[in-house]
This record gives sequence, structure tokens and C-alpha cells, in this order.
Amino acid sequence: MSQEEVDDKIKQASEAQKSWSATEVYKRADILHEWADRLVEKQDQIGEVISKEVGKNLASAIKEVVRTADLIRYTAEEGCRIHGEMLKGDSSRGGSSSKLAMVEQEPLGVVLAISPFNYPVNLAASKIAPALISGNAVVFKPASQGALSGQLMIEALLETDLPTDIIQFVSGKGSEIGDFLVTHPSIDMITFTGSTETGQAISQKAKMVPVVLELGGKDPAIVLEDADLDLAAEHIVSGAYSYSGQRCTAIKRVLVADTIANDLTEKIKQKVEALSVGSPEDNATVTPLINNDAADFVQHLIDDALNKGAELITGNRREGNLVYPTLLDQVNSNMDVAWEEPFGPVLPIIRINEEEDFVSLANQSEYGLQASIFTKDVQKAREIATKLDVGSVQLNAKTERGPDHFPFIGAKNSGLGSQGIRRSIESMTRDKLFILNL
Ligand SMILES: NC(=O)C1=CN([C@@H]2O[C@H](COP(=O)(O)OP(=O)(O)OC[C@H]3O[C@@H](n4cnc5c(N)ncnc54)[C@H](OP(=O)(O)O)[C@@H]3O)[C@@H](O)[C@H]2O)C=CC1
Ligand SMILES: O=C(O)[C@H](O)COP(=O)(O)O
Repeated sequence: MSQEEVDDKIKQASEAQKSWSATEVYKRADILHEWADRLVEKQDQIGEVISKEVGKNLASAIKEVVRTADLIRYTAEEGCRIHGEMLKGDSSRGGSSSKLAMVEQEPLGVVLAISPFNYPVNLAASKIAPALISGNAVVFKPASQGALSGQLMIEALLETDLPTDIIQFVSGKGSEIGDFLVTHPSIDMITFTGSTETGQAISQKAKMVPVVLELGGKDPAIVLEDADLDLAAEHIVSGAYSYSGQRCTAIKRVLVADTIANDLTEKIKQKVEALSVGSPEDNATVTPLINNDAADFVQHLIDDALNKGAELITGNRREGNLVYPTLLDQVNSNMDVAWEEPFGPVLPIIRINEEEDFVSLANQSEYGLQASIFTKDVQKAREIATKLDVGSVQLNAKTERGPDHFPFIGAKNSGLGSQGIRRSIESMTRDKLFILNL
């Protein structure tokens, strides 16, 4: 789309929003439920397009559509439970009980939703549904690779009774229309998921509008001496390699006590070598990466680590965009793979000798999305968790965003604000007071 077309779309959204915010919440909820029904009906069709468009295995792509329908239904229900509050004035010194404030949640206006390629339906709906239930209009810009899936999802929404101008689908490269969108005077809020680089640029350009950002990560799996190593290996492999590591919440480094590192590495190796590698149509776990640059970057991380003395446990094979699952041991802080987010199927193992290094190394990262701790000692896990500079800590399980109603937060360069159904609704509304002076 040209900037003129985008401008028209934003104006239409802004105009339509006024009557939408006056529409009863139960009617907005009915529309969202209908949207969820349509998505479930079309799960095979949309799943196939996701799979072909972003190379996600077909079963996971279909699962993404069904998960999204659940998210939308939960959002519709949650929106019906937002009631505001009543405050009495006599709780502050000098105040009076004849002053009563009704606090209501008002929509912000037009929400700009920008989503990444890797969950083109789920991460779009997790922005669109909360915006709609709270009375906002939405301008939705999908990732260019992911735009067809996004369009199908919006077509399903437009089959409901939603007034058509409330949702505006805007296509075009972020590098061409991104700045125009994020600085447009009729955009009242920006909700973005994508890379840290793009997110930081958006937050610098956006003028006086709330911005919620979910960005990159370098989630560590911290494995303590007493951990159940079979459980840890199972979660680490599924966390690191599913969808070829193209998840913000993928496990992107293992910090393991040196005394158990050999055993853990062997268990991880066996599971990695059992992963299916191949095409999305055949439901392989590891499939070709989104583009050639992404595969080049992962290859650079592997080469850099090997040149600097890392030990290749398995992998380091490539066919075009397809990078075979790669496991590296003896990784140290001088290697790029210790710090960079690969967004691909390479996992570094970093051996830890001093207990305090678990936390210090985890926190040295610029990112702070999630962390996993594997141990039988809940008290110790809790002590470590309180020191980790991340949004969420998982005990004895892989890092992950779901379930979708949990708050999802990125600390440091991993984000700004909080998502998760209720938090997303709150981020798209503001308090408005009507004060009775009786
Ligand atoms: N924390 C989280 O919740 C998640 C974080 N991510 C992170 O996202 C990254 C991968 O996703 P990817 O799609 O490559 O991320 P990008 O940052 O490249 O793109 C994300 C979105 O931003 C758009 N965009 C690009 N440039 C601009 C701009 N100047 N202004 C406005 N919008 C712009 C893109 O459009 P276009 O495609 O047209 O360039 C796309 O829609 C990883 O770093 C990953 O960690 C991913 C999922 C979840
Ligand atoms: O983009 C991502 O990585 C998603 O937010 C991950 O979601 P999940 O951890 O629930 O799969």
C-alpha cells in the first residue's frame, strides 16, 4: 500500500471507532465469539497457508489457529468483566464522603497492531481481540512474511457482524510504511511484537502515545546439580528446537553445573539427534528458516563459536535455509552465540563452576524475557528467581508464553509493558473519572 492508502485506512478506522466504543460490550463479545467460530471452521485452510508462508509444520500451524480461537473467546469473556470502580473522597485527609468518583475504562481510540512472522495469526489476534473488546478500532500491519495468513484471519473477522471500518488491514514493508504508521497523528496506541531493533526504533519515534513492546530474548535454562536430568533434557530440546528455534521464548542457552554437564549434554544430544528435520508438510520439527539471511546468521554463530574453541556435539549441516539442529558445548563469553539471539536451531551449553555465576551470567544478557530453572529444591529456585532480571521464571519446565491469559513481560531489551489477555485490555484503555459532588 502507498502512504496515501494507509492514511485513508487510518482515517476510516478513526471515524468508525466512535460508534464502536458506544456499542454494548456484550455485542462486541458476540462478534469475537463468532470470529473464533469462523477460525475453527477454517483451521485447515488457514493452517495450510501459515505452514506454506512461514515454514511452520502443518500440525503446529493448525494448532496455532485453534489456540487463537481460544484466546479470542477468553478475551471476549474477560472484556465483559471489566467494570471500573467507585472511590469515596474521605480516605484522604480533608476529603469528604460526599465526593464520589466513578472510574471507568475508556478505549484509547485507534490501536496500531504490528506483528512478527513467526506466529502470524496468534500474535496478531492477541493484539486485535483485546483492542476490539475494549472499544478501539484497529489498524493491523502484519509481517510481510505472514501477511497472507493475517489476511485470511481478517477475512474471517469480516464475515461476522463487525462494522467493516473498525478493522483496517494494512500491507506493505515495515521499512516503507512503518515510520508513517507509527508517527501518524491518528494512531492512539502502538502494540508491537518483533525484533528488539525494530521495537526500539518504534519507541523512539512514537510521540506521546502508549507503546507496548514484546521483543527478542536469550532465555537461559539453568540446570542445578540436583536437577532431574531426563526432565531437563526433554524440556530443553523441545524449548530450543521446536519451530526451528524461531520463537522469542525459545531456550537459547543452557547454563549447567559443571559436575553434571557431561550427563546432561549426552541426554540432550540423543534427543536432538532424534528430532525430525525436513519439510513443514511432513510435520518435521526442524524446518527451513524464514529466509536465507536468517540461516546465514545462524551459520555465522556456529562458525564463530567453533573457531573460538567450542565443541560441536551434533549438527552444523546446512541445505539452503535448512539448518540442522546444532548443539555446542564448552561455549564461553567470548563467543557471539553466548549472547546473540539466533532465532534458529543452535543451542550453546555454558558450564558453570561457581554458583553465583548462574545469576550473573544470566543477567549479563541485554535481554530479559524468561528463564527456566531445573532443580528439586524449590527454595533455591525461588532465591535464584528473585535475582533474575526477567519477566517470568519457569520452574522445571521450558520457557514459553502460553497459556495466553498469563501476563507476558519482557524486561530490559525484551520489551516494554505487559501483554496477556487482561493486561493487554488494560494497556488499550485509560481511566476516565466522573466525580459526583453530592
Ligand atoms: N517477545 C515476544 O513476544 C516475541 C518477540 N519476537 C521477536 O521478533 C523477532 C522476529 O520477528 P520478525 O518478524 O523478524 O521481527 P521484525 O522486527 O523484523 O518485524 C516485526 C514487524 O515489524 C515490522 N516492521 C519492520 N520495520 C518496521 C518499522 N520501521 N516500523 C514499523 N514496523 C516495522 C515488520 O514488517 P515487515 O515484515 O514488512 O518488515 C513486522 O511486521 C525476533 O527477534 C523475536 O525474538 C517474536 C515473537 C514474539
Ligand atoms: O513468538 C513467540 O516466540 C511466541 O510468543 C511464543 O509463544 P509460545 O512460547 O507460547 O509458543
